[in-house]
Amino acid sequence: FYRWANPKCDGELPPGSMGLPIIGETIEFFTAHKLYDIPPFIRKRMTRYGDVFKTSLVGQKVVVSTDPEINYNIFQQENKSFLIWYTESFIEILGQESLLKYHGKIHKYLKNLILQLVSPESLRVKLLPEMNEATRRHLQSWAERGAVDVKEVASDMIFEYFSKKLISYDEKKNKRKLRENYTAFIEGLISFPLNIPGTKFHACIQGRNNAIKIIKEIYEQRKASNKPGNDFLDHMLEEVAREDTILNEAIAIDLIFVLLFATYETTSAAITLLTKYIFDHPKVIEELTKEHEAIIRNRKEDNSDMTWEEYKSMTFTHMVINETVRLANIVPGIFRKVVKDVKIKGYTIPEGWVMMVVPSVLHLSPDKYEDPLAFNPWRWEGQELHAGSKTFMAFGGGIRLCVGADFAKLQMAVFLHSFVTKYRWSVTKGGTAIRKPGLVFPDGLHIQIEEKEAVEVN
Ligand code: HEM
Repeated sequence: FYRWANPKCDGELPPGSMGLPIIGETIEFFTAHKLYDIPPFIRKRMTRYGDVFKTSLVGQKVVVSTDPEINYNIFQQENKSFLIWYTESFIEILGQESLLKYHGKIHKYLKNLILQLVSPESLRVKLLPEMNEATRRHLQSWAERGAVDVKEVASDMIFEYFSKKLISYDEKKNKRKLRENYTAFIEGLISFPLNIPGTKFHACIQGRNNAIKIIKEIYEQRKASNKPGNDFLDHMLEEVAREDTILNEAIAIDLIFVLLFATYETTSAAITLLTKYIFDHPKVIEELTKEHEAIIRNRKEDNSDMTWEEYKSMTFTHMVINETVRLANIVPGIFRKVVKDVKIKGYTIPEGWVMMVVPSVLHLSPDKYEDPLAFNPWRWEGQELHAGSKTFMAFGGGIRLCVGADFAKLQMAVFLHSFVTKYRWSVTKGGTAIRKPGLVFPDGLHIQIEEKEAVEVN
């Protein structure tokens, strides 16, 4: 017990407690808490020990940093003093060949592959028209139903659209249901890693295995048929077939699996919170409507879709998006492994330890954001809206910066464009968000929605 509580270190470790042997402080870390606050686990230790403290989570020795300078340096030192790291259980469920496991050359290569799908140029030329169409169609169907749970229908919309882009998957035509396996997978993704039947973690692993089976089947069928699907999978197959490639079948399948998850779960959570925040702030809806109606008025053709230039011009919309992801803190923690002893604030963090960056601490800091818990898009006025910084890291930082950030922001803007100009809607129920520490909406976010024209005609 003494050795557990006092780990070896060639210098002085930060203050903090290692908790119980093996379990460490894991149970307290996984305790559910409210969305709009710094996690109590972190707050309590910040008060007791300061900006940097040690702990132990899921069997791993961890140092938590809540200091913007240190966090920034951790991201800048990627592949030097630090390497991306996630728990064994997280890697087990995301895939042994997932992008998160790779560093250096292979990481760069995989990131470039993804960028062929979601780079600003691809978004502008290929994805925007399709995103416009899918979003319009889905919003229309929400209005036809009259009442919907935004978390559920936004997830459906993005899943349907992006699984088609990736592997031409169509939930309606396919007998094996990819979506339900993803749902089981996501529910247990950030849960206590106990792999026995009945636990969320166990269901999560099964969800992953089933989803991988379906993706693999589609991969094999396409490979055998030689018929292009005009999707990302075509591109994967071409790459795997090349002689000088790093890509193999297992990496390609894990990449598709992770991309689908990373896209639909994060972006649908962002759209759900965005809806809630603007509903709670009618002045924001008013300002958004003004911005989007002005765009429509300036068009030569009445029914044309949102263009890339219009998207770039929506200053207030971008302020709303930044404010949403600042408060949402969709990714609760970012982990890096220490690859050689590092000195931080006079402390030594030994090789093999893990550093955890907690973005919510920065995003909810009154030193940087006045009245930090308030949803106030105007606070972004005159500020850089399109990049991360030491105090804004909703999409991470450094070379591991989220490769899908532009996709998520574009999807949120496309959604807002129709949502505020074409529909009347109001929240009727739900909207509570909890962290476990992954973000969940136990009662969803229910809205009543109808088309504006329909109201006028009636
Ligand atoms: C609001 C939506 C999103 C948020 C808040 C978000 C957040 C993040 C964060 C914080 C990271 C950094 C993780 C780390 O450094 O360990 C990250 C990485 C990543 N994100 Fe996102 N993300 C979002 C949407 C997306 C979308 C739409 C995609 C799909 C195209 C995506 C794909 C990825 C990938 C592949 C990585 C790993 C990048 C790497 O390791 O180089 N994300 N995301």
